[in-house]
Amino acid sequence: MAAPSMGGVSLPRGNGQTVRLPRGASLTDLAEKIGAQPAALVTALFHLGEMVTATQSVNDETLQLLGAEIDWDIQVVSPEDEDRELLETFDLTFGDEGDEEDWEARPPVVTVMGHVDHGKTKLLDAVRNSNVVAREAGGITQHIGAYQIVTELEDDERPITFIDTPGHESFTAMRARGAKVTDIVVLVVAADDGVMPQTVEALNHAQAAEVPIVVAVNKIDKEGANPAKIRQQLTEYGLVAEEYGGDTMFVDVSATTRQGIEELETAILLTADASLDLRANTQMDPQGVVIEGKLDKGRGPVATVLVQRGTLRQGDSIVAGDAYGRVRSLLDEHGNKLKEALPARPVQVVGLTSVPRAGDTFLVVEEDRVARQIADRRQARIRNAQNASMRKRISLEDLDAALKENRQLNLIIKGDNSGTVEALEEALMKIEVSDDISLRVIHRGVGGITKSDIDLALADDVIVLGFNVRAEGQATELANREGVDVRYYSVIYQAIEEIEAALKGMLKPEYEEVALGSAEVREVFRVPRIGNVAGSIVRSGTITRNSKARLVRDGVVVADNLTVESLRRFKDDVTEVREGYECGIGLGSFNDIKTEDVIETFEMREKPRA
Ligand SMILES: Nc1nc2c(ncn2[C@@H]2O[C@H](COP(=O)(O)OP(=O)(O)OP(=O)(O)O)[C@@H](O)[C@H]2O)c(=O)[nH]1
Repeated sequence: MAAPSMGGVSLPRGNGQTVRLPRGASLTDLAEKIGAQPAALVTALFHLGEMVTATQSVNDETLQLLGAEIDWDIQVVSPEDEDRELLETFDLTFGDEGDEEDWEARPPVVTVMGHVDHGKTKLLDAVRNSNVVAREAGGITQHIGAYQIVTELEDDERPITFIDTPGHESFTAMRARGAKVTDIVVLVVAADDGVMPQTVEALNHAQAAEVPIVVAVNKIDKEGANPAKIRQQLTEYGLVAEEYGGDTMFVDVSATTRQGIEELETAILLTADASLDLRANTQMDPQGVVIEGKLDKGRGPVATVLVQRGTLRQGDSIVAGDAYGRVRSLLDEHGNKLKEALPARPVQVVGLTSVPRAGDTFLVVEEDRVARQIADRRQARIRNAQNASMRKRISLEDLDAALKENRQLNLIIKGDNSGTVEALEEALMKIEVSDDISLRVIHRGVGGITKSDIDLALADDVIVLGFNVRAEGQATELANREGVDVRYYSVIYQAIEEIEAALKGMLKPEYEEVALGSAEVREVFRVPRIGNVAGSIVRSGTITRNSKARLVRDGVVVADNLTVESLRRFKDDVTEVREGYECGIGLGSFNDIKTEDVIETFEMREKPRA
């Protein structure tokens, strides 16, 4: 079929062909794939009522709308989809839970988070050393990123797995990569210090990931410890202690004297039993997540993985992220060799060809060859992604794509003191631009913008506002690399103005139709190479070349979205014809014109906003 035109610009029609685009692609990306001019696509979309620039990332719905218009079947593929498809070509799936019959209870996986110096490391040590397995193993426990203990509670001897890269960095880094590892977060708060910025940050991370929290009120051995104050402070953040009628367990502990450690373990198990169904399939091919990876001088690449499904064994062919290999040995946190590892068991895997990253998934496949092929394809994709332009994260300038999807603008506010942060948040929350767009502050805190803030921003697509504070070196680096929008302010109203303007700018402009003229078709002429031309008389207003038009037959709209592509009086091309005069109107490739049809022309005018 010949290239039809839309709004005066030619576009190659796809005749239903499929074109695949990565999520967040721009019209330029699409244009490249279908051999069109980016500008033509911008125009086409404009005629459909959407205003985007050629390089702006476009949401799925809009791409599909445009696809339908130009007869291309546009399939939007996310990186996760791409990976899923890659695995499918080998008949593999990640995250499949298999047959419920094969599910068995598994230990909870716990991450400890809290403000610096509140005792995370010491508490993890206290937990590790207060159980028999560790003591019997004798040797020094090694840090491998995670370990498992067996509680020695009176009526409950059960394993618990702790991720011991303390802090939310690993937690959010994994979450940003889509890995869900942690079942329960233990939030450590020093009783002599109280709720601090990183306490709040940590609980925001946990709440955003919808992971239940157990609060460990630490250092109760210290003078000036005030556990009641911690409970009271945390109610402000939605963590209400059970004894106050809430549903969060608070346990008073001392990592130094080990007081309360058993109670903490009990609280973890109770929380697991009460709110989580911790079962996993032990029978299927093993899968899980990489907790830590490093290059060991003697042993080569070593990865600590957490088995999530199946039973990992020595000799398994494994692919972890873009690393692959055969499991040469499995080691626990005491350096003991294991024959196998069940779900929720962290183990060191030796035998990979390269070092995978924390948060990478791993899976066991039938043959080494398959593992290598998957790893190779992933490597190629990572290279391509790096070569492509910087990852498209949202920024104030092109937020609308993201907004159209979730209609919510997420913010992180960091400031130099709690008063200004609160004031800024309060003022921002008062901004109202439209009912269907909301602002949400997902994290606020005092202090510079940290790497962890950027991690959180990455996980949720967020704009980070710094009020009288700056980003730390590492944070800046990460923000630049990942394209996170970080904005600095020192005057509150400036921040408000900018966010408000951005939100307004992102609103779809509202248009209203303004009638320009109408013409009655008297005769239809067939013109070679042009198609049907309507010999008409203008009945009202003016018919203008290039204006939008619709065709009405017997009072029914037969075609909308047309354009007056040619306009003639006798033999001359003209730009407009007024009421009472005759003219020839060409509607581009639209040929279904009959005598007595009425051609109405109109334009869309942007409605001024209140
Ligand atoms: N008295 C007392 N001191 C404690 C307790 N827990 C931790 N400490 C001390 O508090 C300090 C900080 O403890 P860490 O375990 O290093 O704290 P952290 O939260 O891991 O700190 P970072 O890893 O730096 O974030 C150390 O000097 C500990 O000895 C406790 O229960 N009682």
